[in-house]
Amino acid sequence: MAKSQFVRTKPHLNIGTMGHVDHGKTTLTAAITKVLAERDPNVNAFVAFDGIDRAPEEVQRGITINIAHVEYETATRHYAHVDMPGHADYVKNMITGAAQVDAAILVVSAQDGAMPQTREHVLLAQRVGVPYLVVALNKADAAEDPDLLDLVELEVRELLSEYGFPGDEVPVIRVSGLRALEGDPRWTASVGELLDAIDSYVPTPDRELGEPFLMPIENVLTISGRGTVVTGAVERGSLRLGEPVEVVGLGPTVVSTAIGMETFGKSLETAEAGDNAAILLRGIKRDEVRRGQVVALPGSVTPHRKFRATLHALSTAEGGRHTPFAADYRPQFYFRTTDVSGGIDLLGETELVMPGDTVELVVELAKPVAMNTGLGFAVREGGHTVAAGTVTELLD
Ligand SMILES: Nc1nc2c(ncn2[C@@H]2O[C@H](COP(=O)(O)OP(=O)(O)OP(=O)(O)O)[C@@H](O)[C@H]2O)c(=O)[nH]1
Ligand SMILES: [Mg+2]
Repeated sequence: MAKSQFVRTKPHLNIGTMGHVDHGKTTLTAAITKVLAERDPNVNAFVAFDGIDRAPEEVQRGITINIAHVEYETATRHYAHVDMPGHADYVKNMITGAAQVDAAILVVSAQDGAMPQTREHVLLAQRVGVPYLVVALNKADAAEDPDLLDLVELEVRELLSEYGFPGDEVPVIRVSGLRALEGDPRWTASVGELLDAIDSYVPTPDRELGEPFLMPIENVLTISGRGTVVTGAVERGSLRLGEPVEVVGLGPTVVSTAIGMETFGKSLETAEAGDNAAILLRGIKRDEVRRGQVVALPGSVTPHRKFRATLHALSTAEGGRHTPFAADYRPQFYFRTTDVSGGIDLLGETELVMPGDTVELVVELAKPVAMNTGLGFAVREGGHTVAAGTVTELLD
């Protein structure tokens, strides 16, 4: 990998755009890259609307990773920004951790106000633990009436408070992604203001660098002549080039060594929590590893089929089921980058779990998944998230 070295000069944050369909997420993402490319053309490149990839699963050239991400720098930070394409993908990405973000830009059209998916995304952000939200009140160019803008802002702040975010404190910035993209100075400044708000409101995350290394595998690629590369976002710890790793989950644990690492096309000496990394594994065949496994410090995590969990069944209003479920329930369980079917054992006197209930139960999966206690998961059926849980005890 004769590439330039990635130089860690600024703290790295992962952020993403979320919000109701057509409220302007992709336009705003493009506008951000434009505004920053104008601020500092030496470090930032403009990525046009069409260049913001809509198919994260698409196999990429070389080992350049995570094509769904756009990379940019402000004066103080390096950001990887993921623009969620459609609603279905958004939900899937949120749950699978492909969008494990340090903060999200909630895009709300000033014309339409908060819509059903705005609410659902805020709820999901709360459930998967997105720590900070910043609101882009977009299409402000098209909302003539200032009273209407105030009203929409109030409504969004209330929505945020409803889901445990500090609605009174969250920056709400009136922007126009479209006009900024067209070069209108007033709206270019508005996108600048949004970026400044993100820089100052979202603290630099306290990475779990002291924890044992773990990276969920999102993609597996073959580099001819070199070997097998796995890509993903490092969840915790750090890994130096040449260190041993285990690939855990879904099948037998495989032992290997990281003999090459990259981030955004530059080579890495040390991959650390928060990085989007590609790791070349020594002596591993393409079919020995797969999405849904994790790359981890040897001995730090084990695969389990059976565990005890606390589970919150979403209420109907939260987008959950309309009916209760019983012990014969067999949904899909989503962990990091994989989903596995499984069954449940209800504990104690519980016979039915109603939408809105929080219960203790035992889950038995069809395949073993790499897990530690505290790991979060989602339960989905028919394309809908119906519950969210946390592993509390490892059984088998
Ligand atoms: N007037 C105005 N229109 C905008 C603005 N931003 C986006 N639009 C328009 O809104 C429509 C949707 O914009 P997108 O950026 O594709 O929205 P999105 O949220 O990415 O949509 P999905 O990915 O499909 O959910 C397009 O026709 C844009 O041109 C804005 O600031 N002002
Ligand atoms: Mg879009």
